[in-house]
Amino acid sequence: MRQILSAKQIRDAEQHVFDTQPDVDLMGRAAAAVARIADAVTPEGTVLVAVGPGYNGGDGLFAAARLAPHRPVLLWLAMGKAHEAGLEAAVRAGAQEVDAVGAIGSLVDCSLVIDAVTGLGSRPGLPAQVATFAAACEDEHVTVLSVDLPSGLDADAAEPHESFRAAHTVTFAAPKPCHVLQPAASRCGRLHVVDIGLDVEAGNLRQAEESDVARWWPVPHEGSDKYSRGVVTVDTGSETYPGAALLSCAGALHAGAGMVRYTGRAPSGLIMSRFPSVVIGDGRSEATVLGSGWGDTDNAASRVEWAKLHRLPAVVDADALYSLPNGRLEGWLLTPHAGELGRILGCTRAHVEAQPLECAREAARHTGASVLLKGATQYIAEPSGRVTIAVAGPAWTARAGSGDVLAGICGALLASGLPAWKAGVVGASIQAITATRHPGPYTPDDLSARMPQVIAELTSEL
Ligand SMILES: NC(=O)C1=CN([C@@H]2O[C@H](COP(=O)(O)OP(=O)(O)OC[C@H]3O[C@@H](n4cnc5c(N)ncnc54)[C@H](O)[C@@H]3O)[C@@H](O)[C@H]2O)[C@@H](O)CC1
Ligand SMILES: [K+]
Repeated sequence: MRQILSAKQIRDAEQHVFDTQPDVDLMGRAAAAVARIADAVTPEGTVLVAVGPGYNGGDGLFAAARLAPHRPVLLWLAMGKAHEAGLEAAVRAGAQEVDAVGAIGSLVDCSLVIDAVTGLGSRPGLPAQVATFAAACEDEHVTVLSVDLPSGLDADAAEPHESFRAAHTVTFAAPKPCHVLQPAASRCGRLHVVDIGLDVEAGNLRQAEESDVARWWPVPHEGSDKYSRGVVTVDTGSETYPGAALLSCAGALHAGAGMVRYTGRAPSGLIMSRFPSVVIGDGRSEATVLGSGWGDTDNAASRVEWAKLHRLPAVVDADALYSLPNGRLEGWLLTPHAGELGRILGCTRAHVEAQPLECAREAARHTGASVLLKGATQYIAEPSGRVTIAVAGPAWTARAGSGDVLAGICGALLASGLPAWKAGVVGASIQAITATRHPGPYTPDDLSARMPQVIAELTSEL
């Protein structure tokens, strides 16, 4: 699990080092890492360093001082001012200063631009002259290595603002929200996280990794039977949308449910013709999946209430999200996309997309359920306020039906005994990992059929 830290958490950790180990040269360590990665990304050719007025610029200048002895280095002081000791070191090592016109003019001959304009102290957006330079880097297709974060981003936020578009970003101690939240993350390129000796504490935002999914996967053991592995009751689909029933059953079966019972309104013959192991009708079960493909139904509230009365942990998807029963929904997992979450919270989809963490947290706090907010980045918020980001996957899964499969996967995991937040994290992650290992326009049911092989590979890698 990777901790994602806010700018404040990093600054506090830095301050702790300054207070307790005043001799430690954090900037020297950061600059050494920047120079090493610059050489690894482009081993030769001219490096142009765009330098801002603060410590981020200082990192760039001390990196320039390390690079200048073995390759041409140009410096552009993008805002006039620069870290004095850093500038002195870079110039002493042979770096040449250029002005704004010279910086843009030299781009055709540069193999790398190091963006050291602003970092943690960045106010969103760029001054006009820097924005022009950042756009010129994109037009000339110059490789950009950003120090800490692409200048112009807000370290703690998902918005892309006006910012550099980096091919590589080197950051220190831990990723910040802008490195993992879309669309800002797409401006960071490949992320290199470098340990510079900061002691950072776990916060309430983290990102799951493949190894977590492997570790948490409910692998059956010799004493397992269909009941101990978990029976999931699937109440999805309708006469209008029978496909949703097939998709959520596919998700539950391919995620390894001990048994799938189907109680929805889609024709049972259709379910049986595709999945003969599904049992039609009600009975003992450990979890339920509700809502995918219900469409407009006049009994949504009573079908959701049924799960509450039976104390059955539920995955609540799609139309069922608008019929949540009163009271705390402990152990439940809600799986809205941004539009659905907006409707639940009484705000717009755009607001949810701009503030995904806050909105997912608010819904979890308000309902007592865990909330899996689906989208390009998938967030699982717990009522405590802790948010885990699922393993990221390719955009191939962004198509109709993926959510129905995901609800089924999460239902199987919930039935196996995973707590709701973990079922959400593992479910969203396994779908992403499968899509990464099988890239291409697979239909959601085809992709779900490839999941068992990926689960076997993952869990055997332990
Ligand atoms: N404190 C330390 O010793 C360390 C700091 N580190 C580096 O220091 C950075 C943080 O340094 P700072 O706190 O000096 O902050 P920054 O260097 O990110 O930027 C601060 C300066 O940029 C200006 N600025 C910010 N956004 C602007 C905008 N949109 N338009 C115009 N001017 C803008 C501010 O007014 C301020 O003068 C980190 O990102 C990291 O790169 C690393 O060297 C590790 C150690
Ligand atoms: K930067």
